[in-house]
Amino acid sequence: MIEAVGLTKRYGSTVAVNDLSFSVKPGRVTGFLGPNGAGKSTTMRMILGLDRPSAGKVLVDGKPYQELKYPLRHVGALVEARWVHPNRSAHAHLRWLARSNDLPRKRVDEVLGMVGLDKVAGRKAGGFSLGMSQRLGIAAALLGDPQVLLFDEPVNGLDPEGIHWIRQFMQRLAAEGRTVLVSSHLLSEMSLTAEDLVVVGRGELIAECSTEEFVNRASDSSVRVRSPQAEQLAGLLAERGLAARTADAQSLLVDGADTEQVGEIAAAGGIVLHELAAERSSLEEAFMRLTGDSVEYQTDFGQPTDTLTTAGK
Ligand SMILES: Nc1ncnc2c1ncn2[C@@H]1O[C@H](COP(=O)(O)OP(=O)(O)OP(=O)(O)O)[C@@H](O)[C@H]1O
Repeated sequence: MIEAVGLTKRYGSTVAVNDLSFSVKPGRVTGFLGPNGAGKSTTMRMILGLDRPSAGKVLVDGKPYQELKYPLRHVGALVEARWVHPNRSAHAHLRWLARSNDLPRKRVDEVLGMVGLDKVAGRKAGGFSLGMSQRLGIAAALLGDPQVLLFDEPVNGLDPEGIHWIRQFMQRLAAEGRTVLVSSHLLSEMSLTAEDLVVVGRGELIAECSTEEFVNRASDSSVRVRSPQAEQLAGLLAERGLAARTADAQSLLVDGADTEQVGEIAAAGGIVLHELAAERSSLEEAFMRLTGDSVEYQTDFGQPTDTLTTAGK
């Protein structure tokens, strides 16, 4: 279990993380989703005790990282895969880690087997592909058999096979009852990997909900309608609680509506239509809209947005 309460990190005048509160439950993969610069790495560093919060706190199994007696037995992390000494073998690297953390040596062979590196354990890590380095990083994270695991953008740069392997492996760890938090800037990737999401934008919490809920919201379709009476139609739509954006002089985009609704409202108002079509923005576009605009709005006006703020549910 990971719990953040009012977590804040400032670097000079930059607010990297702003009053972030969320919890990550065991037994499932939780995606930590946000565009580049949203504060994901900073938050992960604070979970791992590598950075101190300016305010608030984050707890792993009920304690701040610094208070865990044997941290590696509580939390393991894959943050930067290629930090292994290039001339050291995978086995030697893990032996060194196990020794310096008071962990039994036999655990080294166990974790090498778990990630499928047992056959190449004697090879120098400097010659490993990115996929193999990732596996070694995961083996290191698992050495202390921790209940909490963090993965920072683990699929970046991997080939499809490597991506598939990591996804499955994270799901297996969660199925064993562990808490798995994985960061990504891609909603499409998270929709395939994570059951729950913590979504951040510019350091602030945007949503804490199931992936299904967020994807449904993000992939909301809109309707494009073209009419010589566009302005009049926008008024009629507004009376029915439907917001229309102006696309050009004669076209409107109506969010959260279907073509039947818009067509019927137009017909009832005697409005001539020249075009009526459903539009679906890509998942990533919609996600950028949710994370970008809503946070800007929050910052500028200091009020919650009307986007998916199921935070703190
Ligand atoms: N050590 C630091 N000093 C100054 N500013 C920092 C530092 N670390 C992060 N920041 C700033 O804090 C903000 C959040 O960065 P962070 O790396 O946590 O975001 P992120 O969501 O992990 O993005 P990315 O995926 O690009 O790493 C950014 O504006 C970044 O420039």
